[in-house]
Amino acid sequence: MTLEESDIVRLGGVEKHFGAVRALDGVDLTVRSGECLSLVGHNGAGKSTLMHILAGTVAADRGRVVIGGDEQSVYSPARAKQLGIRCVFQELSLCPNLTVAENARVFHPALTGLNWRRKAGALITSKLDEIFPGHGVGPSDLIQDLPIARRQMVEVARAFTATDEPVRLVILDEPTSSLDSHTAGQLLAFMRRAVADGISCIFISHLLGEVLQNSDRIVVMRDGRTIAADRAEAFDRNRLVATMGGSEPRPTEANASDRLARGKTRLHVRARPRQQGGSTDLVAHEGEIIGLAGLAGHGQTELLLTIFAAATRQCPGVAVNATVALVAGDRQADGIFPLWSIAENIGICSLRKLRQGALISRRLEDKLANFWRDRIKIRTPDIHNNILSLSGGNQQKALFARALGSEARIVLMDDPMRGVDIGTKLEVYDLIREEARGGRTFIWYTTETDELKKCDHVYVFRNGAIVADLARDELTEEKVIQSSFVGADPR
Ligand SMILES: Nc1ncnc2c1ncn2[C@@H]1O[C@H](COP(=O)(O)OP(=O)(O)OP(=O)(O)O)[C@@H](O)[C@H]1O
Repeated sequence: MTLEESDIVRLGGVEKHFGAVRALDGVDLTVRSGECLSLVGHNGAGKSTLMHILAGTVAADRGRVVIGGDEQSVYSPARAKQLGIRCVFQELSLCPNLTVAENARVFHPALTGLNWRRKAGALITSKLDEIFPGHGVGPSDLIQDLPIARRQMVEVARAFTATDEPVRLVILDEPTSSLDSHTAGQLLAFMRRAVADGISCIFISHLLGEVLQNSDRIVVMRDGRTIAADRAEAFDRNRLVATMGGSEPRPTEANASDRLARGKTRLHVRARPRQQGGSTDLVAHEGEIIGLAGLAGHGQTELLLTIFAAATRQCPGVAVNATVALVAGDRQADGIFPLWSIAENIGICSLRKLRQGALISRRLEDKLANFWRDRIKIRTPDIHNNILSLSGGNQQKALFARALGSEARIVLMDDPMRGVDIGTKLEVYDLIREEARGGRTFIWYTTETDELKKCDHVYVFRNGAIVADLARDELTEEKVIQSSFVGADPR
């Protein structure tokens, strides 16, 4: 293998197995200095595993890791950091019981002296200001008190801070999946500026628009192999989807015959956000798909959690008339049971129907899990494997299966498609529409405008209150953006 002057990374013939799963099957990858390389592929294609090998957090079974021209025989996260490689992984790595400044200090042992806390706070704040102007994060905020979007912002900002070690290559594994479109735009603009300054970025995303607009080169992975690599201009959306192994995206917006006349079916939910002045309520009838829009952290998740709580106890201002399941937004903190199998994670909301006498029937639990594995293509050789053996997107599918597999008539979804690949998304959209036709109600917070278009009715949130109430026919991206911003406090 010859090394080009401008290559910062060369991986050659990298292989990795996890038990029977062949996660990487002889992957070659080159990253050049000062380029944004995007890595795309279906859930479980091997993208994160490859990045973990580059970051030194997972050892390859076989293959070469060459960085800055030097082959790395003994490689570790510390060595990767020394060489200027930084990572923002899907599962965030901040210590939840420490503050923002303390987390910066953990990453930068060079910040010493009596005033280390002030120096660490200034370092991270200035990077947050540079990437996410108006971010609203303070250096003394505890990580566990921050919503997921702000934790993601801190993680990204920390990866770009430098003290005694250089920043040469930043791996961003689905960094925008928890961010609203405004904040995601700030990050992508910053990434382009960093690249122009000579830093290399590896960008992983299932949002193909972001990939096409912000990359210099795109590498497509499928089943543990790289199957295409080209300049970004050589790809369009259809070629990307086809190369990833999917079909052409189909428009899945409901047609006119799917639409319900509002108010003609039974009322399932009436809820007023706590900060709501005036008399606007969120109203959801049986069989409706209701979208919640607006910038992240403006009250959508709180309202979903209040509706969830109101199904089992009195909550002022909220009436819920059917059983409820929730697809949690923060998979790591609130979604998965990390010590349980995939089957147990899927079955936990369906215990009543899985019971045989006093015990849970393993046979019925397996049947439910296998049904959903096939229905939404959860990639695993065995549903008895631990949930953490799944790739991020496949864990998200398991959470979705948990809610849809339950008997709940109302499904609350807190941005449930984070990290789910395009092919599966299209199938899940159809599934939601089909379930709604069968009388299930969906209340769906999403950061993707395309997903709002799948809803029958959309409420836009700002500062904890509903500020716009849009029927499907009235919905445009401009209206959502305008309502999200007009008069919004800088946050
Ligand atoms: N720790 C692990 N134990 C067992 N299997 C694993 C482990 N980590 C990854 N795998 C498996 O390796 C394969 C590749 O997973 P990986 O996370 O790299 O995919 P990905 O392309 O990043 O997917 P996604 O888009 O969903 O994040 C998957 O089949 C996954 O189940």
